[in-house]
Amino acid sequence: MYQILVADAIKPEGLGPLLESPKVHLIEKTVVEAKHQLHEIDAILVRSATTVTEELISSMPNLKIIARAGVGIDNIDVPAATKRGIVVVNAPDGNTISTAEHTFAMMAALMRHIPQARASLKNGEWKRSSFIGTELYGKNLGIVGMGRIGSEIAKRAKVFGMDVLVYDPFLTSDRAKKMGVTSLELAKLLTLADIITVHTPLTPETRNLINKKNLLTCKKGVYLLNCARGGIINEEDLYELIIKGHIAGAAIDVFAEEPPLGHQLLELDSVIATPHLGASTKEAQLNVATQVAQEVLSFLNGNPVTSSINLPAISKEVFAKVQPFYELIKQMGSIVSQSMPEGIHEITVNYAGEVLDFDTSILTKSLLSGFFKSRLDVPVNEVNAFLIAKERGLTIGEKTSHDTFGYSNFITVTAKGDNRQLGISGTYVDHYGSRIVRLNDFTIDFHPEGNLLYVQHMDRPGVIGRVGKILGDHGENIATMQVGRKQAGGEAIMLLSFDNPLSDDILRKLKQLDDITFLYRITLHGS
Ligand SMILES: NC(=O)C1=CN([C@@H]2O[C@H](COP(=O)(O)OP(=O)(O)OC[C@H]3O[C@@H](n4cnc5c(N)ncnc54)[C@H](O)[C@@H]3O)[C@@H](O)[C@H]2O)C=CC1
Ligand SMILES: O=C(O)CCC(=O)C(=O)O
Repeated sequence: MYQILVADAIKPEGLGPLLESPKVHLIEKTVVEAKHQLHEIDAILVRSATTVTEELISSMPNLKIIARAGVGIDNIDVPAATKRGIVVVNAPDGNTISTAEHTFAMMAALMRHIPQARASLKNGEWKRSSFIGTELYGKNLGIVGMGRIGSEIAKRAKVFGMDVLVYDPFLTSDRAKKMGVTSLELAKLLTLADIITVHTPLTPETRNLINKKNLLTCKKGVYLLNCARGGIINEEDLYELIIKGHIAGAAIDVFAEEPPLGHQLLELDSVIATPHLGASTKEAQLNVATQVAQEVLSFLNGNPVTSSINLPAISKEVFAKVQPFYELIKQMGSIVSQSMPEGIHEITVNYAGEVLDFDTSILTKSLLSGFFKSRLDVPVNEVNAFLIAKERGLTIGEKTSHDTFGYSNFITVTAKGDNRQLGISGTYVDHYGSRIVRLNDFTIDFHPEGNLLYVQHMDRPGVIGRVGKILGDHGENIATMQVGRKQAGGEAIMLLSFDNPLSDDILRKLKQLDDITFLYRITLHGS
């Protein structure tokens, strides 16, 4: 039973997929309330109230997936999660419309002083001339960050007759053209805009992106909006320039520190604010809760996730097609690791045939997870595979070729160790399964599963019999056996499989036999 901690207020109606699963137990508590259960948590679901720090992650040794019911992942230590092999998912588009509409509502309210007028009216006043507004029509709206939310705002602004100027270093000119917006450098946008709204993530690059220095280049009387993340616009600089009359007003939904108790911006009449409400609609909350619930369940059921921050996105359909190769190469990684019990500094994978229809980096990561499994205590998966390889000084190479040796697909892994080199080739055959077809240049054919013994020896009369005798004397029943050689009297191999792993004692006795070059016990768990 998977233990899932729902640490923030996530719409219960959206958690249906999890509530209906017999494999899942939901714990609806804050991290503090659940402090004695953290060691058993498999998945954690958060909004923005919980900060998932490295310390919190390390207090959950079973944690497999962190789900953010929203877009921004600045409250999650993604590098710490990645290092531990923990998948991080979010709900990237569930609250786009809500946040775009909220931003637009804030812009209209800001320009027409709606909150201030409402407060005055409530005080029994009727001061119509104090609340003269400014039309949106014909104004230059500067959008910084033209992703999902920025794009939805642009659409709405155009309908209102605004001219839309955008700054986004990752926006292509084609897309800008299609959207009917003018793409500019930030410096230029700031000098031309009447209203500026930011919609980037909060990153080291975007923190203080809008600051005193560049705000002073804006038109006098400019309006600012931040419904993305506190800190993208420097709050102190904003305050100072409003006080000085350079900025006419601001609409703020998000603060560098939340809640912003006693914040100086909240004292200003020309600042309107909401308590991080961008995504707070019934629709958005249902969307994001459903999206993350489905993602978490899919992941725990061994299926791919579609909106991971630290995993390549892969659809269910593609995953179903790639899965046989994924399992094959994981077993190949495990064989390499177990049959070369020494320092390995380089692994190269050569992909050939129909396997090239897929993103082979996913397969290389699967290879590494199989390789590291018998070497490391930490779980190694597609999330942290390359990171761990780099940390351990293991160089990974990927090659492709057309040579499939008569198979429809062919994968060869070559590992270079401190003392020797190993080559292994495998293929997936429809209706037949995974096959290892070459090992150290010996042609062979076996299904990579179970308890195996790999013996490399000289091709001399009696070797096979002597090996069989020791096994028989110890009551070991050989389930399958394969032999191969390159030339008569030269090097040869035996690959045997057993119902149970062989004991250390048997291995020791086998190693002492004449003509045995080396042998390794390989245990491959079924996938
Ligand atoms: N107030 C609220 O409740 C909500 C706030 N948000 C915030 O809004 C942000 C944007 O959300 P989406 O549009 O869904 O994300 P998105 O990923 O679709 O768009 C972000 C855009 O910012 C651009 N960008 C990145 N670095 C930039 C830089 N240095 N300068 C200019 N542009 C840059 C990217 O190219 C991308 O187009 C989220 O990261 C989140 O922090 C999101 C949802 C709700
Ligand atoms: O959970 C929330 O309401 C915050 C939404 C948000 O800021 C986001 O999705 O990035």
